[in-house]
Amino acid sequence: MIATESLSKRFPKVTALDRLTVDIGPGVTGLVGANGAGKSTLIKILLGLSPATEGRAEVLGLDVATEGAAIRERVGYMPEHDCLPPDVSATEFVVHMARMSGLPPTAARERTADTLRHVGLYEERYRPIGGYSTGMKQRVKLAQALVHDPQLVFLDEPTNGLDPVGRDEMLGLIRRVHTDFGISVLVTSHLLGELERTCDHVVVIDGGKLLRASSTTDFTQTTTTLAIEVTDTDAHPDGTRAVRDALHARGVTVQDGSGLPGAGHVLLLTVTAEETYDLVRDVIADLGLGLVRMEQRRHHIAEVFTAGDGQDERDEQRKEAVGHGG
Ligand SMILES: Nc1ncnc2c1ncn2[C@@H]1O[C@H](COP(=O)(O)OP(=O)(O)OP(=O)(O)O)[C@@H](O)[C@H]1O
Repeated sequence: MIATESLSKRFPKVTALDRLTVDIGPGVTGLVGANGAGKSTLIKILLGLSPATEGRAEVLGLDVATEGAAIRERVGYMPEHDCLPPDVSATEFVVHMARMSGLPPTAARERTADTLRHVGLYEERYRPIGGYSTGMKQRVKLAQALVHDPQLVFLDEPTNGLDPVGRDEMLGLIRRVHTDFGISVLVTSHLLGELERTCDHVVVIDGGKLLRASSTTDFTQTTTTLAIEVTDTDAHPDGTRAVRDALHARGVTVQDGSGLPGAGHVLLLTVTAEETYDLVRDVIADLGLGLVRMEQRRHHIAEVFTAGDGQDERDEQRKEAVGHGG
């Protein structure tokens, strides 16, 4: 879908993209980075709207330097900032954008009605956009990116300004853009956590450089850490402590995992061999406790970033993004 080769964009005072080489295939791909990482700059280059300083890029096999118009016929674009005219209705605006993309009048009206229904705008679509909530405006922006039935869409920070419910709804819509219509998606976010559920692949950039590109499952692969949770009994009113002590006595180091989000009485231990599972089972059975769960922890994408050295000026922003992403 997208291929870049040593792509750079230098402004007088800042290098927005720094020799970025990345291949992006079909599906839903998240482009993640803190504010200023270069996400919007990359999208503008890929649309053929802004020339790269050096390097090259192709979208759907078309060269961004010479075939921008052909790319924009086949690609939808949802910009980051509020750019909607307040005094027209969603229907009028999306029909206009469909006509601009070359659809004849009847097809433009039909596609607009279908697309607005798909993004969840019904009766409101006849009211002026100026009176819409942020969530409704984001839906209009998404609709105009989809109306000409593109093969690929670029969605720049589509969850910006939305509350948690609105964000979840938007992420669900984005997922369906691919599953229902087969349109591939490149979606940017500075929130790592939200992309984990939505994207098949994640590309991470920082300071215009590629940090990592891989499938979401590679990011969230299982760790060697085992999480255990047990019931309490009359004989052992603190079952968690009883298990920890019993495992300690057998030479297994156990950590308290209760600091983890969503982990009440959870113990964490490192699996060193297959026998570790049997040992845990036997210890719990001997104590007469019930085993609530024994599972291998998975990495969260956010953890890829929490091992930073704290030196980089972007670290604070990144940590903030990680925190918000949950
Ligand atoms: N037209 C421009 N002139 C000068 N500098 C620019 C221009 N456009 C972007 N930049 C700079 O390039 C860097 C990357 O900006 P870009 O907008 O691509 O980041 P981003 O990852 O999309 O972040 P955000 O989500 O905040 O938009 C920033 O330091 C920005 O200030």
